Amino acid sequence: MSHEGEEDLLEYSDSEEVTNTKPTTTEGGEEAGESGEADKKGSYVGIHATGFKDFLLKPELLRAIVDCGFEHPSEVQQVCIPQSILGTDVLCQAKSGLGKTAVFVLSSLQQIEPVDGEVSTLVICHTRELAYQIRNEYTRFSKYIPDIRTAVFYGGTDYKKDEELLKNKETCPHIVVATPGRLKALVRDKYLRVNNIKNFIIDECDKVLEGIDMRRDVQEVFKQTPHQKQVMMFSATLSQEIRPICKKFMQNPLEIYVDDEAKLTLHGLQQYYLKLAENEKNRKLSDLLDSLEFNQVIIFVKTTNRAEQLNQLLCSCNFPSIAVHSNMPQEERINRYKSFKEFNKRICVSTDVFGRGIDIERINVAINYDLPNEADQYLHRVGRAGRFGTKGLAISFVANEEDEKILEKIQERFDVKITDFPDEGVDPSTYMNT
Ligand SMILES: Nc1ncnc2c1ncn2[C@@H]1O[C@H](COP(=O)(O)OP(=O)(O)OP(=O)(O)O)[C@@H](O)[C@H]1O
Repeated sequence: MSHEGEEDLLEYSDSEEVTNTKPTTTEGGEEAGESGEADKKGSYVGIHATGFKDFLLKPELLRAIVDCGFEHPSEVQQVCIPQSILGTDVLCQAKSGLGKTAVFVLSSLQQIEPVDGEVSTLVICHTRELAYQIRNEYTRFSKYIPDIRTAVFYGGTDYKKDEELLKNKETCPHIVVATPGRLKALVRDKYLRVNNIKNFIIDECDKVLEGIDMRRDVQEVFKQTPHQKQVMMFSATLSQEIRPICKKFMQNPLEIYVDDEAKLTLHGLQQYYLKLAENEKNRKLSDLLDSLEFNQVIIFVKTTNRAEQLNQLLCSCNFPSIAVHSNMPQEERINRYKSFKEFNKRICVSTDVFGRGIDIERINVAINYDLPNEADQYLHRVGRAGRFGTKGLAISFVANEEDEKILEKIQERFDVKITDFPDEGVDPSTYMNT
């Protein structure tokens, strides 16, 4: 990770408040799985068995939660929501797919006092599809609070439209979800004023802050926000190196590590590898797609070209496949994302554009056609299957020495045993959700 440019980072060491540095590390999300509860989506029971109503949320939010089919808060929600609605800065790590989004969406909606013409909540994330998805979550949960307006801004779309929306007091959103580049431009050009921001949120914060480009864009915006505000950051992976960088944006954050680093693999997810030569990958993939039962499959490759080519190959073999990657017009990207989410296609070939955060309920198989080159990225990718305590299957192709090394790293870092995919295949009842 690059540390270049760190001198520019803001320091809040002058804070007067009592320092709250003791991280809260709890475990127990898995225990819910062991009791069998995690197999059913929406019936996740954490250790404290708190209900959403115990959080004393606005009745409008409670109604929306019921409409969304959420029965019990997951562990990360139980630990974080009561703290975050009080305005505390929060740095939170919790497993993929266990509901981190609802933590910041609900707590910002709980706190918001909308003023027309003022943006008070800002959410930043690293990909356009994720921004789009988060905006939809705000729409779902603010259904009964009609006077709240939310907008999403990201590159590859008409800048003028964003400008118009922001300029007009009647349409100016109270909540903005954005990717760093477009956000920076809108702030720089003074269309988006951040001087009233009360909640500053970064999802997938390690990804957003690890590269110097995105970090600079975020910093530039951050510097223009008021000193007094709530900062919240979330990810399934928060390495020891990234934590201090995140904390430089915060004042006395409550650090919540719901799962110990080594226990971040998902309970309901079976993980296998398949050793093969590069030129055997297509054949093997086609065999797997023929023999496996699945609802939806996500296949990860390392480049946009490979995504395009593999998708064409799959389509030519009559597999119901679609590709999503960064090398296509933005509108097309979102349309394809929607089409896959709406179950019009069963197979999606993608790059790391879909490697984090993307929540598609029916994905129960994730295939690494190409292994990622970082252990953390593996965890995020396979976390696209087996969401919210459901079952899933992950298969990774291992084609060279480099891949073997990565596989070893993954197993060490996450204390997981990834085994050879059995010749006889895997019993579908062990990874299909009923
Ligand atoms: N309490 C709940 N009850 C039922 N479903 C829930 C609950 N909380 C979240 N979900 C659902 O679980 C899925 C995963 O949630 P979400 O995308 O927020 O996970 P995440 O922790 O952000 O994962 P990732 O780290 O992969 O981004 C979503 O479909 C969401 O609607």
